[in-house]
Amino acid sequence: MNVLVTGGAGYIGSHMVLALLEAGERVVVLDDLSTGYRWAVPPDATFVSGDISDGPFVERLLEEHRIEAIIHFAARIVVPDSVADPLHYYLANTCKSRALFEAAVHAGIRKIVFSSTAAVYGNPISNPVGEDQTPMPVSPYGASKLMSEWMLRDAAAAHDLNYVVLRYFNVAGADPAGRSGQSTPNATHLIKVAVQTALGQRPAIEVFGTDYETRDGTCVRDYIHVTDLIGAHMCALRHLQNGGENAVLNCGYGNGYSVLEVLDSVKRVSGVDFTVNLSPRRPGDPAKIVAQADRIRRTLKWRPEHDNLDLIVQNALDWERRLHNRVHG
Ligand SMILES: NC(=O)c1ccc[n+]([C@@H]2O[C@H](COP(=O)([O-])OP(=O)(O)OC[C@H]3O[C@@H](n4cnc5c(N)ncnc54)[C@H](O)[C@@H]3O)[C@@H](O)[C@H]2O)c1
Ligand SMILES: O=c1ccn([C@@H]2O[C@H](COP(=O)(O)OP(=O)(O)O[C@H]3O[C@H](CO)[C@H](O)[C@H](O)[C@H]3O)[C@@H](O)[C@H]2O)c(=O)[nH]1
Repeated sequence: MNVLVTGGAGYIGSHMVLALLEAGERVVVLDDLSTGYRWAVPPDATFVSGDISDGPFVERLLEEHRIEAIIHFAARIVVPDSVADPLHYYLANTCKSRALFEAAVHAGIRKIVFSSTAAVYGNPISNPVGEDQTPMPVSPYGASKLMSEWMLRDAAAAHDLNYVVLRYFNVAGADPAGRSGQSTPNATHLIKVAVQTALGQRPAIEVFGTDYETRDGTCVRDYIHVTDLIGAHMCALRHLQNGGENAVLNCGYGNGYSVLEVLDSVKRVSGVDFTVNLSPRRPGDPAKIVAQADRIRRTLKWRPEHDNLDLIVQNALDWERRLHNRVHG
């Protein structure tokens, strides 16, 4: 198949490109390199620099490369930034996805896999949270993604288009073979920041909020290894290829870890007792969010293989060391 990966130079997208190439698919990456890296795209993929919202340009690209499916990762992803600058997030995620979907419809694309997020649920009424729980995002980031889900649903109802929406929980870790990982130097994700701290690249880590109604007062999340997440995308693509129905599916393991439990894991795996500062809450953070994770197993026959927090941390740590050597020699 000819597959367009938007955001394929980013953290998750670059892992997707590796998996698609391994499976023998032809891959075109469209990325504006706003947070991604050209070097993260392997030479066997075609790289095109550009913005997903440039309609005529994207339509031409889809036609020239005879694209049959789009996996759409390109987005802005930092929850607190979306609280500080919501209109930017609605432009980057909602308006630009609308333009991409329109180009896809014009070019006759019939399969789209869309990166959504657990942030659409906000503070879930109950945990683990199932796909049928009414989404009530508490951050503009979550809202911007939910609106994109709705556009896709409505466009699919009106046109010859099928989709799988994957709602990722907290994606972490790196390719176990060391080919890619989270590379943004000022990333805000907990495991990334914690391994940077363990390696002495940051003086300390802050725990945002210790007064939540959780077992130790810190926020609880469902951390999923990026390799398993990519496995879910491969299953989603096959599902669409085989004429499977439209689906909205959680991507998580169904296990929750608190911030302090994650930091314990990073200390244990790295062997470094780094400094942890207890700080006030960060805006936009739900207290606890854990996936009800059975629907994706049933629908896509997805079988995760890396459901282990210490393994996720180990792979993140290994990648951070490689990245440091790449940059500093
Ligand atoms: N990382 C997580 O924990 C997480 C959780 C849930 C959902 N997601 C979703 O996964 C997707 C990928 O996230 P990531 O962590 O790999 O982020 P990332 O920032 O590493 O990757 C995003 C990529 O998209 C590109 N991009 C952004 N806007 C673009 C545009 N207008 N045109 C072309 N390219 C553009 C960036 O340059 C970058 O390469 C996003 O849609 C995000 O919302 C991520
Ligand atoms: O230095 C840090 C970084 C994070 N945290 C805490 O760790 C938890 C996880 O935070 P992350 O920033 O790693 O992840 P989020 O849960 O905020 O959001 C992530 O997962 C979401 C899905 O749940 C979204 O999709 C989003 O893109 C992605 O960043 C939160 O309680 C946060 O406050 C800290 O205490 N200190």
